[in-house]
Amino acid sequence: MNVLITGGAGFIGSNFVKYLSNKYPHYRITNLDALTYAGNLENLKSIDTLPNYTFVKGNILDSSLVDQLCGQGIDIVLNFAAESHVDRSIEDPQLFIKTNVLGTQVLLDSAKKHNLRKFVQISTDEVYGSLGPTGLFTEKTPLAPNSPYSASKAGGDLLVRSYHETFGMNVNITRCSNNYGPYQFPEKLIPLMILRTLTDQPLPIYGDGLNVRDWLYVEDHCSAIDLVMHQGISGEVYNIGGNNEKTNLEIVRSILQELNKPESLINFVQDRPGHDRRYGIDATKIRTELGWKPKHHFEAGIQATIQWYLENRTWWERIQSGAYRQSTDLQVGDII
Ligand SMILES: Cc1cn([C@H]2C[C@H](O)[C@@H](COP(=O)(O)OP(=O)(O)O[C@H]3O[C@H](C)C(=O)[C@H](O)[C@H]3O)O2)c(=O)[nH]c1=O
Repeated sequence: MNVLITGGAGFIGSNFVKYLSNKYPHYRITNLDALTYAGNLENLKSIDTLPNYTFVKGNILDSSLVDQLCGQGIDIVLNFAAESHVDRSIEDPQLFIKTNVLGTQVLLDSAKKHNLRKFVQISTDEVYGSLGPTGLFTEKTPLAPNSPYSASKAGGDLLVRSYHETFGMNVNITRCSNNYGPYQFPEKLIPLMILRTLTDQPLPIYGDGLNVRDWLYVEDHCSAIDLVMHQGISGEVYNIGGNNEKTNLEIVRSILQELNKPESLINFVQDRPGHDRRYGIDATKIRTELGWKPKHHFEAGIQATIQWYLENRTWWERIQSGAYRQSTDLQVGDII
């Protein structure tokens, strides 16, 4: 199997590249990543010398590069590449449209041209919008995105669907709830709060802190994608979620407790515009049809995550200082 993974230097992508290369050492993996602020080769150090693994620096919007890669015997594309931070999408929506919509279209066109066996779009539950106090998102929930980020992901998903309906392409879309775990960029709630707690900085909680997210340990997301890429039925969407809903306040309190720090660090700040109140995933379809089951309970997962950030403080320091990036000094199209 010859796999092209886009965005494989980011948080979920890099965890998945390592998961796949450990589980299927005979697969050939090409990782195409633009190395924006959120992607870093530091995340892949443990596998970067493996003979079946190749890194290519480049953007999914670069159609000639994408075409060159897809033309080299790729069987399957997994599209993890995305601008993913809601707050940034409020500042700069266009960047999100370019990467998440146009970038997806570039990949789809190339996959179609080279008649690839499969295309898997890694998406998000945010495309469904926001829930009230009850109910869950199923695969049949209408798309109702509320932020430029989620609208751009919904746009990408609809393009993927259209290439299945129009051109008969073998596609799957996965929609996962909030992930946490090692290597997550500290702009997202959990790593941001861990690192700020460790340095006794105030913890900014938007609004009343009662917004609810359904948290899943990143490795469980990887195992779900593994099943979908191998067994997903063409044209199907699969929701992925841990059935583990927590308010943001609960999350922050559990981090404070774990690190023995006072609640006085909590700092309520102005709410995020368009802030979705609650996400909750119904993952019955992937559980019953593909036999997926998450392995990590939240309590163990959050402890492992905090431990990882404690032991890898220098990971963040090196990324912030740009040390690792400068030492690699890659140009677009460079292959290592
Ligand atoms: C960064 C930050 C966040 N928050 C709140 C806002 C949300 O209610 C919650 C999680 O925020 P975060 O930005 O980490 O994640 P979401 O906006 O839920 O979106 C995330 O999960 C989905 C599935 C994706 O698809 C996104 O790519 C991913 O970023 O914490 C705060 O209260 N303070 C903060 O400083």
